[in-house]
Amino acid sequence: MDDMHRQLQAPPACQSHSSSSSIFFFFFLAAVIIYCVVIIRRLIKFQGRRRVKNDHAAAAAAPPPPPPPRRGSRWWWSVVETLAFLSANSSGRGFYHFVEARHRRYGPGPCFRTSLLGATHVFVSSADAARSLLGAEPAGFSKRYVRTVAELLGEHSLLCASHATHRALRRAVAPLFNAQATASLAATFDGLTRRLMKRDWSSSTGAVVVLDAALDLTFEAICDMLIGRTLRPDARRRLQSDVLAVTRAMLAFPLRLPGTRFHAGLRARKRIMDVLRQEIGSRQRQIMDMEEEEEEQQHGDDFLQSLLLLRSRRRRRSQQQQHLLPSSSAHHNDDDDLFLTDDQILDNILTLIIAGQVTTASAITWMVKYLADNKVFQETLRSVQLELKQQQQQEEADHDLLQHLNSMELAYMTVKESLRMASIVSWFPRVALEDCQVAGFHIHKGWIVNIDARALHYDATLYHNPTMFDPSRFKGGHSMHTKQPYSFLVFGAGGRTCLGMNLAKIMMLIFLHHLVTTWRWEMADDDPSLEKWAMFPRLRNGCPIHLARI
Ligand code: HEM
Repeated sequence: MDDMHRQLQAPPACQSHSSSSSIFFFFFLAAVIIYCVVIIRRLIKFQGRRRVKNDHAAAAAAPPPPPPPRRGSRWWWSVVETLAFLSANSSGRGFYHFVEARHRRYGPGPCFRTSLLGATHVFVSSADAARSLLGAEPAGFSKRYVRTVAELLGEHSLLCASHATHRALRRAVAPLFNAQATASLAATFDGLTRRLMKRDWSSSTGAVVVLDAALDLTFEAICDMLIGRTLRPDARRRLQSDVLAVTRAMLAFPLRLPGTRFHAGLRARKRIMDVLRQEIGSRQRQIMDMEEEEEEQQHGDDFLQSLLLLRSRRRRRSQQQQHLLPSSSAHHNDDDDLFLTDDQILDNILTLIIAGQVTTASAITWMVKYLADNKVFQETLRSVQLELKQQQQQEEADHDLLQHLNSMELAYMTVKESLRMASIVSWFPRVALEDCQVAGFHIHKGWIVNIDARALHYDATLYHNPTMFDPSRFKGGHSMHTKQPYSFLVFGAGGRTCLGMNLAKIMMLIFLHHLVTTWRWEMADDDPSLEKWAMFPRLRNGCPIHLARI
């Protein structure tokens, strides 16, 4: 014990020597560590620079997508290509005919380059490229819509927003597509479809036009979900015709002259905004008159009410927090993102009507056409659905619509196959923010890269006999697309995946069930021409059918 005590209490001279050497050692060690950190950081930087250099070198070494550079750099080439693009539209074969022709000309590669209205466009049809461009938060690319679309939908629209603002908008809107909203939309759409098929179509003489009926149904159901039934019927009808005018103007030339389609679209947008602004104003006054307890108990019956209630509650809470803890005002809460301003709400209500109505109505129309062209399959589907209908009637007591829809396997396969063949959104445009490589080709900053979903859906290496309407390819979910990700892109993929995809499939399923179990039909006019200037491919004649009751 004494020894230990002696050891700990060393003589003073020796102690000062050892403390100065340990200080020296400490500084030496610190210097070595700092030196190592600096060297490692330099090495990492150097590696990074070399990798970027290599990437750029690789990108620069990679060839640009066909056509040959000589033609691709001539000024007149853009004029020729733009005219060919427009003439495909006027010929009734649709814009995609232009794309398809070039895939054939420059194939078999997955990529070709063209120039439209002065901008370089690359069309790429490879699942790997789709993964790198559409996957979550793709670096180096941003979503790009034509200017007219962005102007008509508004700068806050989810469809057109840049990556930075998109995330917050999506966080605020996505929770509205919950189970309750889905069940409620299904019930509304079911009621409307029954009325159409059992009452309206029964009393009609001659052919009925499927597209017109589908546009009415989808508009009614989606409007109910978004803004409820507070608008008077005449105001609702005006809203529907204004939405149609906006949709028609989306691909028009951006001429603001009275009498042009674009001008009419802009005026229609303004009227829609006025109606919705009034609706927001009156609802906001009602919410302000509510007691806090009453407001807390409310759950919005439609999207607009939910967004306004959410905003009011958050504001109330943040006021209370500020009152209790004044310094917290400087603190940014993540939930702040969930506030949508009036302008953001307005642009996105319009976006949701347009994104949901025309797409779903077009998909329903194509499905009816494919079934009219495939009578044998139509009969098979009919017998399966009639059996399910009988079962449903027997179980009427505990009838659950969504559960019933879940049991319709063959109908669901029909919906998926119709969506594949119709490829309503044929390509997804993204703009390159820097030089890079896509599918082994060099892409310059500013070029627009379009993921060609339609080409993927008709790729014979992904889908056996792709031009044939064959719902059985989706049996048990074991189709090619489940083996090869990013090859079934009917609703897009990644962070921008369609928010309404379940709603769209439910509406298609309900329409299909009631149609096949109530009517047999055949095309009244087989003209395959597509509507000109339509945002999504659809038949010019709207798919007129002759009906025969079962
Ligand atoms: C058959 C019908 C439909 C089809 C084929 C379809 C297709 C698509 C596609 C392909 C995208 C992604 C576009 C891109 O990445 O550039 C998209 C986005 C979107 N869709 Fe749909 N859609 C349909 C129905 C609906 C419905 C019913 C709604 C809502 C009522 C809806 C709301 C949206 C929204 C809000 C976006 C933007 C999502 C975002 O950027 O975060 N869609 N849709």
